[in-house]
Amino acid sequence: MTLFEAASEVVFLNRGFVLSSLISEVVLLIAIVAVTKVYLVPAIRYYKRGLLYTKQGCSPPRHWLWGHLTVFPLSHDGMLKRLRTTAQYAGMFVSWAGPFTYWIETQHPTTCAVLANSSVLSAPKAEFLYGCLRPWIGDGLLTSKGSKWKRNRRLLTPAFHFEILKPYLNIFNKSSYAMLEKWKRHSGQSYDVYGDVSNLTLDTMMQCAMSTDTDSGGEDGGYGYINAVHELTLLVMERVYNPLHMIDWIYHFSSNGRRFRKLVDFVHETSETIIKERKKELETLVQEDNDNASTATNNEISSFKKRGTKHLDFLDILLQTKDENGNGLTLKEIRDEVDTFLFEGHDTTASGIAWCLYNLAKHPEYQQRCREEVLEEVGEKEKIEWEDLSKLTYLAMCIKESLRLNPPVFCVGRELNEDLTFNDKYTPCKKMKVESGNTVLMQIMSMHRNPHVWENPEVYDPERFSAENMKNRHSMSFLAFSAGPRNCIGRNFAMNELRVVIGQTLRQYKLWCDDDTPQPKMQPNIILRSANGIHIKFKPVETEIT
Ligand code: HEM
Repeated sequence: MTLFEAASEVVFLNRGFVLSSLISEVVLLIAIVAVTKVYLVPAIRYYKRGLLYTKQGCSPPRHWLWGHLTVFPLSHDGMLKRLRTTAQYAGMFVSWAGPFTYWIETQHPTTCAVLANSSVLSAPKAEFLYGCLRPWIGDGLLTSKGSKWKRNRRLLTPAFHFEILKPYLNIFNKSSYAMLEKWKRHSGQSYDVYGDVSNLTLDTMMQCAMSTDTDSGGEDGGYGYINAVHELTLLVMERVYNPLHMIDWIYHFSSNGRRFRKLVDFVHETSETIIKERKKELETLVQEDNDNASTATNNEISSFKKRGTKHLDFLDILLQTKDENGNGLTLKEIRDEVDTFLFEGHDTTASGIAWCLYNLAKHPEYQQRCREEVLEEVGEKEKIEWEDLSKLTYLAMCIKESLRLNPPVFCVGRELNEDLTFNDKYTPCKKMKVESGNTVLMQIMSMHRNPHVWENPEVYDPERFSAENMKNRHSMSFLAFSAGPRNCIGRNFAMNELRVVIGQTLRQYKLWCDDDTPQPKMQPNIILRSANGIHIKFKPVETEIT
């Protein structure tokens, strides 16, 4: 190689080096700009707003950097610690979770009413909480917003008409009998009822919603589905408590994220299989009807009759419903609603029943009064029937009091789509203007245990719900089923199921708790559960408790 050739090779290599380092610098610059824009700028904006909101005197003392993280750690305990804020911050307070995230938390009927009376309750739900549910329950009624939510709420409301709900009582009665039969084996022992009650409510939900029982709930049966749902709720709450996992791609690669996806796939497969089978069955029946000219007018309804289903179920309605333009729901939309109902309809009710049985076991005097009422109104009949429900008034009071102390849905959240002003005579700041875009939580359990709203709030006292005592109470002081346009669509379904299952249990068993019975430790885990199960003791009614 000549000197000239060697020199030109060096220049060429250098040029290549300069070019590649230029490219890597540009890439680095783009990455820095992207990270700054996507994460840093919003984080700084958020930090400044958090600093401002917590300065207004509406929040417990906080650290300038990690806010209230030491006061309310991001954990189940941190959630429970909020209950203690009601003594000083009876109306509302701002909670600042570390430098970047803060929420406004309302916990009094007057502050919650500001949310309920605005259009906010129909506003988008707090994304940091409900967004974590979305990969699982999709854009169903619980998580959707705007016109989609409005359309689907209208389409689904007929599914909760009392004529539709009536036949479901047979299912509640039958499932209660099956569960109570099993309990004979555990008579006199301290027994964790949560699992059985959860199986019961999923089983009834599958039958009422899809005329399917848990045996067809996937490869390993309904129990696999229940465990999957249970684990999914734990994973969602763990995600909410971990700010790093709020960033999608970090969560995606974490072990929790991978497990979450696996469970979601299993749950989706289960519901899709059921929907597809039903769709096929329905199409075959409609085809048969079409072949029969005399029934061609009302094919679908006559198909239900032919199928022999004793009740029109939720899936029947979803598969057939059409909006004013004649458009039905897509397979994905149906799956989202089915997953929403299977989650929201079984886990909440299981929590409500299990906590109520526990509260009645702790209070034999109220329990006995309920039992006498059931025996008197239902008599010797095997089933608790539709006509009996309205007569079980004391039982209903006991259920509501339990939902007050242990509300299955303990908190709901919204992203404000308008500025709101909260007047709060209890807290030092007195008045707080919250701008659109902020997240406001309605802390249902804190409100239900707020000493400024309920006298001796920690005491279980069903008389609070007597007609007389209810008269003078603020309409927003009991929010177990929320309020306003986005209240619980399944409220009547749930109250019916609670009355039948608890009524049947009291007819057959005396419940109690003693020193050997572990005290449940409340665990706010999307749904209010207990970290150590819900244990009670029971014996057939005719035997004496020693
Ligand atoms: C004791 C049992 C139950 C309790 C305490 C309960 C409580 C609630 C609460 C507080 C909300 C409002 C959630 C929010 O605003 O984010 C809600 C919404 C909802 N509930 Fe329930 N629920 C129960 C049972 C049921 C049942 C049995 C079903 C279905 C059969 C159901 C279906 C729904 C749906 C679909 C929504 C969303 C409604 C909408 O946004 O339009 N719930 N429930």
